[in-house]
This record gives sequence, C-alpha cells and structure tokens, in this order.
Amino acid sequence: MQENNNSYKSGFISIIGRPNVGKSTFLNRVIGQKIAIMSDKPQTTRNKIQGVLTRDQSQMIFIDTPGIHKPKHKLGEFMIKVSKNTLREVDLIMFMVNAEQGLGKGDEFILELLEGTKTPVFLVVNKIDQIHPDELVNIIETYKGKFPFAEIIPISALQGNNVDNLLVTIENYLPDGPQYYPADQVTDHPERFIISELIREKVLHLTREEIPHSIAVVIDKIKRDEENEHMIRVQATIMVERDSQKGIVIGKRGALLKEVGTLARKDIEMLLGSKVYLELWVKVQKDWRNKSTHLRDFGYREDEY
Ligand SMILES: Nc1nc2c(ncn2[C@@H]2O[C@H](COP(=O)(O)OP(=O)(O)OP(=O)(O)O)[C@@H](O)[C@H]2O)c(=O)[nH]1
Repeated sequence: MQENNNSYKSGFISIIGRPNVGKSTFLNRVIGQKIAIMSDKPQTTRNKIQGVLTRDQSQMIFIDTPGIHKPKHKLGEFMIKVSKNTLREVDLIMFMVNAEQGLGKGDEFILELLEGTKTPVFLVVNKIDQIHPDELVNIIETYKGKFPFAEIIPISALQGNNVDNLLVTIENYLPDGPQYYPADQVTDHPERFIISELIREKVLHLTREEIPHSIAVVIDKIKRDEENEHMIRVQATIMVERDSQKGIVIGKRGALLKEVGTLARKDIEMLLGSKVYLELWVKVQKDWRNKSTHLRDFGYREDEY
C-alpha cells in the first residue's frame, strides 16, 4: 500500500436518513457541541447544519440534511429538493438507519432517491446498543442487496461505539483537499438559526404532542444592550398556524411561554457566552407551510444549498 503521509484530506459528507434515526446525535457527538437539535420528535432538523471536524490529516464537513419523508405538502417537496441537491454535491453520503426498526418504507424511499448516485454511500446502522449482536447480521442482510454500499458500519451515536472507526473510514474516502475552515470553527451556521432552533426545540418539548411541527421561529433582532454591554437582547416570534395553537404556546396566564423563554435563554446564554434578555412573541400565520413565499421568509432559501 502506498503511504501518503503528506496529503491533507477534506470533503463534504451528507448525513441522510429517516427522521429520528440519530443524525443530530451523531453530529453532536462528533463535533462535541450542541449544534444540531435533538428531540424525540421527528422532523426537527429543518435546515442545513454544517459541523466541521478538523483532525491532524483531515477536515470533515458534515451536512445534516432534513429528515426525508414522502412529500405531503410544499414544505416536504422543498426538503426533498434540498436533500437531492445536497447529495449531488458532496464527497460522501452517510445513509443512517435505525437498527431497532429494520428496513421501513422511509428507507425504501431514500434508497430510491439514492439510485444512480455516483457518490460513495456508507450504510451506517445506528442504535446498535438497543439490539442483540446476532440481530445485527440479519439487519445488514436486508439492506445489502438493495444498494451497492461502499461500506457498511454499525454504530451507536449515543454511546459512541464504533464511531471512531467510522471516522477513520470516512477519512480514507475523502479526496486530497484544503482545510476549508479554521480548526476552531465547528459550524458556519449563523447564530441566528441556532437560536431559532433552540427556541423551537423548547416549544416542541414543552407542548408535547399538542403542537405539530408546523411552528417556525423567526429571530427579529439580536442586539447588544445599549446600557449594559454584558447583556444581549434577543427578540423572536413563534409562528403558529391556528389561534388554538397560539393559546397552547402561551399557556395559562403565559406560563408556558415563560418556561420556553427561561429554558431557551439559558441555552442562548451558553451559545453566546453572555447574559441574554429574551423577548418572545406568538403570532398566527395561517397555512404558512403551503406558501412558498413564506418559506423564503422563514429562511429556507433554496439557492443556499
Ligand atoms: N439508544 C440509542 N438512541 C439513540 C441513538 N442515537 C440517537 N438516539 C436517540 O434517538 C432520538 C432521535 O435522535 P436525533 O439525533 O434527534 O435524530 P435525527 O435523525 O437527527 O432526527 P431528525 O432531526 O428528526 O431528522 C433521540 O431520542 C436520541 O437520543 C443511539 O445510538 N442509541
């Protein structure tokens, strides 16, 4: 084998998979910082998030694609378009599946999307901590014939099993390339987006099943306080689709919104490393998901992918 010690490897890796397979958990483990949003509910990753892992001989730029599902409305179609565009441009695709669930309809759908892809695809079987090792062989068998995977790698993103091995294997597949980002940069995403996702996460969590994923959070303003330079003021609007949802998000005498604010503020303070004064508003905007113009307003810009 040829030794190639001098070359630096770098590339873009797209993580693709059904909602809830553990894409964000993987990214957070690898990058070691809370950049992608984790939740028990599907469809919480709405936008591209890049996590950058810089090692001695390589730089891996991970792209967390939206959870793919069959399109039910415009937002769904939009997400799929985003994902497809991403797949064409990256150096490697990690198709992540859930070992607990086996091959489902959602996976079949992704396999269809992958058909004809020239980019190498890794099958990453996640959540192996939840199954008996004997079952793993069967799960892998069900996927094997479906696509010419470049590699098949079982991991537990949550516990870390075999994640290092996965990273080394990825490194081997990357082309020679420059260090695109400074070593200390873990994400090139604007703080604005991370803040909106932190707030969204709290709303979804505290309202449990009552509020569907149709909410969006718009950051209206991030500004250093004029009187107190150690304080950053953040104003954000939570957009819901129905009046009834507005009531739920606000809660009795504003109790729920207050809790959302308290929890989100703590996370935002960690992110910005500063005291934060968070002001939250709730607004009803009917049927925003089916209006393409509104998609743009909320920051889902196709040309950025
Ligand atoms: N037991 C176990 N649970 C895991 C593992 N990886 C992720 N999870 C859990 O699975 C759930 C979903 O994980 P996420 O990382 O949010 O999934 P995702 O694929 O990013 O989901 P979307 O954002 O909806 O696309 C969370 O409750 C995680 O804690 C794993 O390796 N083992």
